Amino acid sequence: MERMESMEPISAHYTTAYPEIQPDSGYESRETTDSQAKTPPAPTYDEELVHKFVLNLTFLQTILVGDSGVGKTSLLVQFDQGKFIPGSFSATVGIGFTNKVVTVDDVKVKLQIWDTAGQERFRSVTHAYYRDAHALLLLYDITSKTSFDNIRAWLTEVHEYAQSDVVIMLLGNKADMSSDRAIRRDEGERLAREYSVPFMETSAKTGVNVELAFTAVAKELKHRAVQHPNEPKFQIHEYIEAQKEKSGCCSYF
Ligand SMILES: Nc1nc2c(ncn2[C@@H]2O[C@H](COP(=O)(O)OP(=O)(O)OP(=O)(O)O)[C@@H](O)[C@H]2O)c(=O)[nH]1
Repeated sequence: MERMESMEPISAHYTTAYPEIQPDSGYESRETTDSQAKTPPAPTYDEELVHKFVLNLTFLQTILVGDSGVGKTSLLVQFDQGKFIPGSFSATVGIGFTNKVVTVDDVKVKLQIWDTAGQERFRSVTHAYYRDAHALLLLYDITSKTSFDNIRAWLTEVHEYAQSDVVIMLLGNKADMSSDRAIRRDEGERLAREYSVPFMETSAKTGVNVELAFTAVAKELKHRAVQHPNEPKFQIHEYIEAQKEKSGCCSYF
């Protein structure tokens, strides 16, 4: 599959996004003597602005993985369109993607979110996409012990095929189905702690924590790309905990 076929033309962003970056903008205008004219002053260079500019051109690859039926497609549809389509389950065939722009601290972060097929027979297709992933959302279904038990195998695959610095987040989906719950929240938390990855329970049906999951990833990726030297390092775990508390998200799970 040709991966970038639906991307917007890059030139559109180049001309409009950061007009303050002009080819000559690094040179001050001033009178020069003959000798000065031969050695023009070094261009001033705003590193942070350039990073923002580069970020604006780049799609950051985020990939959704987990067993078939855990709700990867539903989570993406909820994030992208704010809706849940109930009814019969139609498994993803191969792979698909959605582009989504998330604004983080006034910077536009462009996520290209890949929705993979959870079925075993598509596994080799999925592996090919791990390498370019900047972030990876790993889902299980809180009503399925098998999908939870398989998380370790998924993480082994991730460590084998993805870049070592990929941002990983563990999500326990279908949190609205509390009466069918097979995995307690603290079990999810414990597994996440074991692998040092952030964790939250989500519901693609009610939308709970869906936006937060993607925003937290976008924030982490943005901070990695545009980290001001004097700025404290972004702590994704702390951010998620603070946001969960703010929204009172978990009281009705
Ligand atoms: N109640 C509830 N049902 C959900 C939720 N998320 C997904 N579902 C349902 O679970 C089934 C599977 O959802 P999908 O989103 O297709 O699962 P998937 O992980 O993309 O599956 P594959 O494409 O086979 O990998 C569908 O019937 C969804 O409606 C959720 O948060 N709550």
